Amino acid sequence: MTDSIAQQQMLYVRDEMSDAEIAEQADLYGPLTDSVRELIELALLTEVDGPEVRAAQEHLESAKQILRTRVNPGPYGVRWGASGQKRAWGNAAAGLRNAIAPPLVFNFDADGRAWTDFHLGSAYEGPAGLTHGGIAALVLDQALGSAAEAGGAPGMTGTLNLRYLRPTPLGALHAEARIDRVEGIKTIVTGQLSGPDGVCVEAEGIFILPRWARGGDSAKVSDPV
Ligand SMILES: CCCCCCCCCC(=O)SCCNC(=O)CCNC(=O)[C@H](O)C(C)(C)COP(=O)(O)OP(=O)(O)OC[C@H]1O[C@@H](n2cnc3c(N)ncnc32)[C@H](O)[C@@H]1OP(=O)(O)O
Repeated sequence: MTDSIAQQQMLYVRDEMSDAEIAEQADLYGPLTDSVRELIELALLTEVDGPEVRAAQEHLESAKQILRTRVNPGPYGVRWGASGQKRAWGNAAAGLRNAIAPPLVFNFDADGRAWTDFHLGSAYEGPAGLTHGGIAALVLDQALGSAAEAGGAPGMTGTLNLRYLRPTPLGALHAEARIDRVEGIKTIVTGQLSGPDGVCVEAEGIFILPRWARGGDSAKVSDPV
């Protein structure tokens, strides 16, 4: 095993937190993430004058000072509590503690389907007034990967094909994905991202259980993502 894979595997941690403790943490940090996400949008769109901007920035400096008094060196990794509840809270597409992530909350079923209804604000703009194509790809990668995981056939994205059918607006959107078939360690998943006028982006992905997660290796983990 290479050093980088070993280091990566150390970020899969079972920390024995109870479901109640996890809920408490979600209640504490979730609103912080939401505030920071809202702050990103306000920093982008505010039109207040210089003194107000500078005053707001001073407040932010104070907030940062408080938060930095105790900091995990990062990255966050993937953690499981005592009951097996998973927290991929650093995930850039859907992490509860990651304000860069669009506000995605997924629903799943055990047949390998995942879906989410969400709202994208101005911070996710690409072409004027429209969702950035890379953000559409991010959302679909996560939706397809989540479907593979929900169906019990998780993997890392090996291939992701996207077809941009029409511009994706900002605002209310829907993403969904389902397992098409499982071929050994490969899970083929399809999905789509839709706006009010219909499907904007279609996706097909191949999710692969990587070599390090499938061997007889003692460091084997059941879920690589
Ligand atoms: C709540 C959380 C839910 C989770 C959502 C997660 C969504 C987000 C997912 C990600 O962002 S993952 C990060 C992006 N992906 C990567 O960084 C993957 C980088 N690539 C790798 O790690 C490896 O190349 C990979 C795991 C994809 C494959 O390596 P392996 O060493 O396991 O593959 P191997 O060479 O043993 O080949 C196994 C099979 O896969 C096939 N294969 C390998 N690479 C492939 C590829 N890239 N695309 C399609 N098929 C591929 C290969 O042909 C072969 O097919 P056959 O068994 O039929 O012969």
